[in-house]
Amino acid sequence: MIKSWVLPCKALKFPSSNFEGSNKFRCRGAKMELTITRPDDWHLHLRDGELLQAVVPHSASHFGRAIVMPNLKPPITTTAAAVAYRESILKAMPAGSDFTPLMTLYLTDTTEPHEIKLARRSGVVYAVKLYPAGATTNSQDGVTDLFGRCLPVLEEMAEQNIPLLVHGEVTDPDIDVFDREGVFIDTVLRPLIQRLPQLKVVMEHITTMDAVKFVESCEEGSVAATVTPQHLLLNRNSLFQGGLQPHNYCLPVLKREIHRQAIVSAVTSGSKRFFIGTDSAPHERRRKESSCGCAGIYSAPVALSLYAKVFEEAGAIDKLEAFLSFNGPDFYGLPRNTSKIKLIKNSFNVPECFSFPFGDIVPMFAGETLEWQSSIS
Ligand SMILES: NC(=O)N[C@@H](CC(=O)O)C(=O)O
Ligand SMILES: [Zn+2]
Ligand SMILES: [Zn+2]
Repeated sequence: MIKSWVLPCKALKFPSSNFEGSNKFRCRGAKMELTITRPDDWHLHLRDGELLQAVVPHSASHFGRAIVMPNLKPPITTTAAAVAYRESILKAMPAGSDFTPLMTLYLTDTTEPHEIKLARRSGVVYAVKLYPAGATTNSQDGVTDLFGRCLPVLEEMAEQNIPLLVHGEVTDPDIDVFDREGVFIDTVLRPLIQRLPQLKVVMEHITTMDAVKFVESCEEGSVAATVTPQHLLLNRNSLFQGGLQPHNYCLPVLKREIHRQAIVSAVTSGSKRFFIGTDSAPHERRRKESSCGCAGIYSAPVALSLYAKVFEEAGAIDKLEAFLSFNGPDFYGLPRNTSKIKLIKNSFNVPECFSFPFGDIVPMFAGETLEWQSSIS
């Protein structure tokens, strides 16, 4: 039974459309509740070994599927390695989980077009990831010269309809770290799309208004972008709030507030070109809280709460489901999930850390209070 809105719900900012009668939005006593199609995560780091065992349950309990990034040590550069990695993910999953890992290959200067054929035939590889060499965590085996070395592979990907997922930053040390995404768009992405308009491209974890404008200027269904919770909720001040904050450090690094606002506007506009990709990137606490702390934010346990917060605060909660659950599979040409989850507006405290025998992992917004809890319905 849908009850009429009662006082605590009025405190929420609702979009202008009227949800009376909608089966997605309910008010249960004092609690607001959304029932939405189960989301997927289109950008996830699951790692391997004991870290994999530790983090898989968090993603598997919220998401139907996830694009699993291949930046392991050594990286997943072949279909055979992707198949083996998939097996170890499936083994690490909690009993009864139906979470589906969608595998990716790590593009190198020497990847052969034949590998793309194998990937397509495998039925378990869904994309190829471009890491410019040196751009981010475990990218040292990445591409040094995309146009010089990788065109035959990219042509084969276009032919086989396998998307290229891009960490979109140049690595030239002369380019300011805050400008690396913009320069990448101008010097790599735009020329690439002109050269290979049939290639599907996902610009991963966009951080700037330049990236928003670029994606919006491309053909819908051909170029899209994933968006992380941190680039929707934090700006670069968060790196230095009261001291250096290693748990807010990721790549591409957080940008100015105007960029954050542009990304929020883009995703809450209802555009199909933008979809969830948490970039949940666990690292052991001691590797983050170090004199040379590594990049990556562990968001998987709280990501859905954080996206809900963004959409709610923008008065666009009606656009949340498409962003979380429709735009991604539609872009990849995969069916949308049929099962549902509930998001219940219920305060909870984010744990300070998750402790394992090998060490701690500190989640995004550790120790803070969040409002939306998710449960599989
Ligand atoms: N985002 C990050 O800061 N780190 C990611 C790599 C990446 O996605 O660039 C990681 O693997 O740790
Ligand atoms: Zn990246
Ligand atoms: Zn990533």
